[in-house]
Amino acid sequence: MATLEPIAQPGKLIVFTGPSGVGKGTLLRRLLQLHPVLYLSISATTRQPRPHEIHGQHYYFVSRETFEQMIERSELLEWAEFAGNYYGTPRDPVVEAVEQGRWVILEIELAGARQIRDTFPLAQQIFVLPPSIEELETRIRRRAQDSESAIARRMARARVEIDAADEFDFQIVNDDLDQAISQLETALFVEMPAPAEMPIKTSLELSAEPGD
Ligand SMILES: Nc1nc2c(ncn2[C@@H]2O[C@H](COP(=O)(O)OP(=O)(O)O)[C@@H](O)[C@H]2O)c(=O)[nH]1
Ligand SMILES: Nc1ncnc2c1ncn2[C@@H]1O[C@H](COP(=O)(O)OP(=O)(O)O)[C@@H](O)[C@H]1O
Repeated sequence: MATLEPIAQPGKLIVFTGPSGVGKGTLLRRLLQLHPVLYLSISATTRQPRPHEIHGQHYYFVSRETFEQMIERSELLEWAEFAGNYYGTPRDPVVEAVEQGRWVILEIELAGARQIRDTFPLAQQIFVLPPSIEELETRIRRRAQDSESAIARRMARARVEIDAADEFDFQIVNDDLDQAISQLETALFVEMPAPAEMPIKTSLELSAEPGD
């Protein structure tokens, strides 16, 4: 009896962006529990860990010197400065997960999303909106993880990010959590365009070529 090789599913790259405090982490935790095909990329950051955050699980917490070395060595798929810290996506784990046919989610801010839009036009881009600016500030304060100055910087940046929401393929309003999850599932599993002619892996490899 010939063994049937599983048909390798093409991997996908999905960008998931939204202002600080909108509920990205909450939505993704729920989504990953529901859909094991999804793989959440673990970023590197120079931000200090929050009390519950674990190195290698929530982020790779690194020094600015280490982060700048990662940039020099082209180890990052994209990176940006946000509210006074570096954030970036390590390239190799993403390439490996895409090659395994996983749907790789990059939870990244606007500047990173724009870089990915340039280098991987096939990536699906989703923006999470708050019901209102007031509710956003309520949530970030209720989370009680950021200093007053951090909240002020993040709220200022939020207005710039929200103004750019229309650049994204999908906009999800995270008001009722269950409804937002359902909208996300529709965006990911129902409305995702068929993979175009260039396999995502090729574009990931192409992006690793040294700049001109
Ligand atoms: N460009 C980029 N942004 C990232 C990356 N990892 C996280 N971010 C974004 O950086 C911003 C700040 O993240 P964080 O400090 O965890 O705050 P939070 O959004 O309030 O949870 C958020 O918009 C994240 O989506 C990354 O690897 N690259
Ligand atoms: N739909 C929602 N309604 C009310 N509060 C929410 C909702 N989604 C998330 N929250 C709360 O808002 C705060 C910020 O959520 P979080 O997932 O940390 O946001 P982000 O990852 O985008 O910074 C948390 O306290 C979370 O429990």
